[in-house]
Amino acid sequence: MNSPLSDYLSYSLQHYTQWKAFSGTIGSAIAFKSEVPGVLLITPIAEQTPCKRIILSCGIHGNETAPIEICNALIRDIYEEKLSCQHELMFVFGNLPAMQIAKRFVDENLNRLFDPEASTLSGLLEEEANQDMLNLEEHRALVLKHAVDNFFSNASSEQQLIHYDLHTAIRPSKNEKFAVYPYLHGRPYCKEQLQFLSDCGVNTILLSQTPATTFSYYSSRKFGAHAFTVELGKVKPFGENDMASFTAVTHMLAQLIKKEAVRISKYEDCPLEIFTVNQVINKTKDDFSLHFSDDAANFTAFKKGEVLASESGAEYCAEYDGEAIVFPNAQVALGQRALLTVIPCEL
Ligand SMILES: O=C(O)CCC(=O)N[C@@H](CCC(=O)O)C(=O)O
Ligand SMILES: [Zn+2]
Repeated sequence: MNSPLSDYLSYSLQHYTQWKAFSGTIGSAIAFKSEVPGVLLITPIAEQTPCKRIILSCGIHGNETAPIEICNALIRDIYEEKLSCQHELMFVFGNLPAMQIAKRFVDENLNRLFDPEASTLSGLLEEEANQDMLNLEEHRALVLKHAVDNFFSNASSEQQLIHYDLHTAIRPSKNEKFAVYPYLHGRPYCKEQLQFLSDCGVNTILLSQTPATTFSYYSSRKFGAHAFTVELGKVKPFGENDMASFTAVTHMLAQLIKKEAVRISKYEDCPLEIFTVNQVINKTKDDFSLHFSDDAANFTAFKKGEVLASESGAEYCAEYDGEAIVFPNAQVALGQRALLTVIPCEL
């Protein structure tokens, strides 16, 4: 029988309902274990503590397949010893049941359930009564938060903590690859991280200005990790992604995994475009509608005063010339973000 690591994605999709924890070694240099479905730990067997703990997560939205295929290929390369591993790694395949049905989610958006202030697994799941009350994504968020807590809270104080939560966007984007930098509550931005992302082909960065309940915000806020939501292109079904457009990101992630220190371009040489989030527009009424076409791309800019969206009792307008739209989606649940607007800024 093939090892689960030769195609961890297929193995996880096939076995997630009756998961049996497994562990093992690859040669004499790497140990691995997977105690819960879709969460794989890879640890170098070495006397010295590795200098980084890295989470690569994908499929938090089940239909965002390119990052899932990238992570699966990295795992296969590690298993086949084509890719060595210098650091402690955790791969997360977020929403396996949603992947099965090729949907963003089953019951609700998993990437709105990572509130760092909310109860944790030990507090909630221990009480059986609570388990029956949780929907699929609520349960999964608790499992994933628990996995992240274990992984990051056991790190040594010298280890750098990194979390790249890899996604693809629903709409096409004028700036095809971009990253959301979670709100840092006054912590400094890390230019080296932006240099790394730029070398991945991710040259557009959105600086969030408010707390969120996303996976990357969770790692950033709770553990001070260098954490980003990274958008790598547009949603496509499994097998339909143009893998050539991910050469740079795949190469840089492999470098990150195998090198003690990755060579990155100088900040001045990175063609970065930085935006700050100006408005977070939530849908609060059923009649919420967007005032631009369904195929308007992310980063389409508007003039000051143009109406971007409306709902009973409210009209949402561009506040600046050149204010651009990101992640517009009128179909979100009430109370959730239906649109971000961004304006260019300097870091
Ligand atoms: O294209 C879209 O509308 C959504 C793509 C996506 O899943 N984006 C993430 C961004 C998370 C963040 O703001 O850090 C999401 O909406 O969860
Ligand atoms: Zn997503």
